[in-house]
Amino acid sequence: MSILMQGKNMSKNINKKRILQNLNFTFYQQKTVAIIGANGSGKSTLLRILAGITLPSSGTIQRKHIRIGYVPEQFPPNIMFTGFNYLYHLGRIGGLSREVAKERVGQLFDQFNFTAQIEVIKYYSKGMRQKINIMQALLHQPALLILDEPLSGLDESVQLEVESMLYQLKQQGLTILFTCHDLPLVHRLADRTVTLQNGKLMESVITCDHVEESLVTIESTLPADVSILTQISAIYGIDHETIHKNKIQFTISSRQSDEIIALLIQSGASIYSVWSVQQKAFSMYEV
Ligand SMILES: Nc1ncnc2c1ncn2[C@@H]1O[C@H](COP(=O)(O)OP(=O)(O)OP(=O)(O)O)[C@@H](O)[C@H]1O
Repeated sequence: MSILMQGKNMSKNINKKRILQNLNFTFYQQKTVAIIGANGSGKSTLLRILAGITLPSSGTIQRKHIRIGYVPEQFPPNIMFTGFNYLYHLGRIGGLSREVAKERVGQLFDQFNFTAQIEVIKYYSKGMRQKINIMQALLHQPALLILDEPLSGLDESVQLEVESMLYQLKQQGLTILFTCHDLPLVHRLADRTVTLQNGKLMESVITCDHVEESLVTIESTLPADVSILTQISAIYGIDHETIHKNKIQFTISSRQSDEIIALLIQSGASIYSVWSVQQKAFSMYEV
């Protein structure tokens, strides 16, 4: 699993107020990470730093040289271009030839099931504007897509459409970072969830009244490459338990079990047993 971005002791002050405080994080390629937290906890500020739009006040952030697409929470409301022309011109400004820009916008329209409109964006519905917002971020085929509250203010049918598009993009191997207040969505889409609280970043496991979660316990030998244990802890926010010298155990969400078993085997561990733990819930987290 290759590292995409790493932050060390990263802080951000705005108007002398500390918004983010000594954050340390590692994000991996082809993983979908949800950043959750209360209103005003600094999620958008963090996303803007990750997208390279603003700089941290102190600390470092290292990222691979990749294209990043950014979907802001607020899309400009008064754009007087049609969706097609808007994306076409953004493509041209970004260096695409006329033909390639036209073709790329056509591809995105197909992918998003979007029919070209005569009206300008200003008169689009919120759902249509949000589709244009996401398409502009995908125009230059980024390796990382960052979305700030992608479902906010959309009606349920558009939410479902956007969620299914994000799911397809994830399946195609795109790395996705997003903020969201909708915990069931976070649960369905994210491989990993981190919480911003009091300016600090913490790993978390999502549960809520709407989400049925089952747990699985995996017992294995100690892997030959023990560094995988630190990686699993960083990615999934769980630590192993040592049963005895050469036997370890993880209790994790069932939807993560395949990935963790694969990682353990690749790192030279043998799996002794896997069993499900019924009727047990993760600790509640309230946004
Ligand atoms: N340009 C700015 N000027 C002054 N304060 C700002 C600015 N941008 C952000 N802040 C402050 O920083 C804090 C974090 O804001 P941010 O928008 O990052 O939080 P958030 O977690 O995304 O909130 P929400 O969930 O409401 O979108 C807030 O207290 C906000 O008022």
